[in-house]
Amino acid sequence: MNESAFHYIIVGAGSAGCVLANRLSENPRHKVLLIEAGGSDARFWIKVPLGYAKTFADHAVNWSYMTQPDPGLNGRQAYWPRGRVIGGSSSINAMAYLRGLPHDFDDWERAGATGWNWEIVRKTYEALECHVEGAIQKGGGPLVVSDVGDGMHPFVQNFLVAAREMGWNVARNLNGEEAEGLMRMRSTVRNGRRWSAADAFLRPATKRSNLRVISRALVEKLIIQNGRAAGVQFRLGGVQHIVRANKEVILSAGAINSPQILQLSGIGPAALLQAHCIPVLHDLPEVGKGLQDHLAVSQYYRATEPTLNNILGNGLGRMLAGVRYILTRKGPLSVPVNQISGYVRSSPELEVPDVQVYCNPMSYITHASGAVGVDPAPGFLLCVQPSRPTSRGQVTIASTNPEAPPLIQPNSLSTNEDCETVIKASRLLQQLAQTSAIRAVTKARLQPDISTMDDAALLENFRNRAGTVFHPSCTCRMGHDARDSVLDARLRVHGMEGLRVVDASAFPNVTSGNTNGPTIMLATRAAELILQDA
Ligand SMILES: Cc1cc2nc3c(=O)[nH]c(=O)nc-3n(C[C@H](O)[C@H](O)[C@H](O)COP(=O)(O)OP(=O)(O)OC[C@H]3O[C@@H](n4cnc5c(N)ncnc54)[C@H](O)[C@@H]3O)c2cc1C
Repeated sequence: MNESAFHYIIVGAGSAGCVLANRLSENPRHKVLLIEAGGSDARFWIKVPLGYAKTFADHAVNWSYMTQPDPGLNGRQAYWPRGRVIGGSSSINAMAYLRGLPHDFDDWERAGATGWNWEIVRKTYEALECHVEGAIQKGGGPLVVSDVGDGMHPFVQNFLVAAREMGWNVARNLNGEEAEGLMRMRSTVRNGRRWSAADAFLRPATKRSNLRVISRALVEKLIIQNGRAAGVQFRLGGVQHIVRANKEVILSAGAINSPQILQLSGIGPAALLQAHCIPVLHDLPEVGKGLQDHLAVSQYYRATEPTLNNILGNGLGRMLAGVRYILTRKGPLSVPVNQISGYVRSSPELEVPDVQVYCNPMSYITHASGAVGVDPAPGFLLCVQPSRPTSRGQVTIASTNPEAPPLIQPNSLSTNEDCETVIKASRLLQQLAQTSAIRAVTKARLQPDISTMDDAALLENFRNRAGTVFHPSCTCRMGHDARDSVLDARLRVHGMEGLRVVDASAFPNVTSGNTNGPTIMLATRAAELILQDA
């Protein structure tokens, strides 16, 4: 394959890369190459919505990163799963679908991403989505977002009653007119199966003769000639290959690997590159900086009523659920675990929601290795996640070996504002657990019981126990210029020709909710910009 030429080379077949592969190959004159490090997504546990618990720590489809010790989490290292498979993280994620809130995107524009305000991106979302509510279908886009409420465990009704007691809106769909409250979570599920970016965008395009997909190929670095991305170097089956791009190379390798590939290619902070004896082709200080993520803390409760634990916490129940799923594509395995969620305000004087709440009708333990164990006794969890953290970490190469995981320093809770939001969010959790609806179904509060904790203890509980919600972003963010960012508002790398980054690393700030939808939206708009510039 040495020296073959394409118009566009896309690195990474994840949420963003699948969209680009589809949109850029619509024109049969464009020769498009998509290169993915992982293999096929034709796996049972990828297709089954609740199979998320199995792929969570499956190294066959997962980069399974560990962060550096994080001072804000009392020195803990965290397990960060990322999809290494066709579909990327959209093939292993929890399928919760939220667009984000209007101010998230207005803030993108304020940060320098001109043309990404809510009014503009809302139209992209509307064209992208197809909402399925039972027999009703709204919208004709390829991204199926289903109301899976009918398949949820009846226990979730308690969460909605508790929400009303808290004075929170119970919304039908937070991806429409309503922007606040809890709802039965909408999910990227279609007919009881995961609907990944590969399903929505890549699969329909693979029959095109002008699109080539190469999987199990690790991109090692970009080929840069005279300030232009001329191609990429990748390794497939132990053999190194070089492919050339006449128009553009687009990095869609995700928020951890896109900055890693730039740095390995000599584009990044000069001091870092020099420390690894990499020739500095372009000193771009912000590559890898600006990392944002969502952190959440879960509190667990034993229940007085049956929950999903009664089914999935024992071998017989799991077997019956499996048989039911195989025969009907229904039942507990067909619905993602985050069943009730939404946006709320930690104090009434705030203009916008600042906390995402999750209520799951099941309790489980996630071990440090990422393995998930379901409790045998009925239980549930209540969880809060500050929506718009201000702390920023970084991703830096650890060595010149492209196989070596980069160093991830989340730098969590490094601002006073974030610590204050954690305390206010934890107070909400205390109040939610005290509602009569939740007390009525609580047999016991599992340790640590936060019900009587003061502010300091709540913050300490968060530092000791909070975990990632798997939304790393912003490591190659859009902005004004090379002093504050990596990309311009058309996602072009500052100071380079023929090179863009299109994935969650391009977010100027993390959005308030789950990040798969915003990434797919971003890639859809990016494809328009790339084609305009062609
Ligand atoms: C466990 C988990 C649960 C999540 N739950 C949700 C949820 O419920 N709802 C939600 O909205 N979001 C969720 N997310 C987040 C969401 O899935 C991501 O934000 C989104 O998929 C990011 O898309 P991306 O295109 O930036 O990166 P990815 O989808 O991660 O794609 C990057 C791709 O690039 C490939 N790649 C990387 N390096 C190289 C290389 N050197 N050479 C070749 N290929 C390479 C990777 O293998 C991968 O396929 C979750 C994520 C995880 C991991």
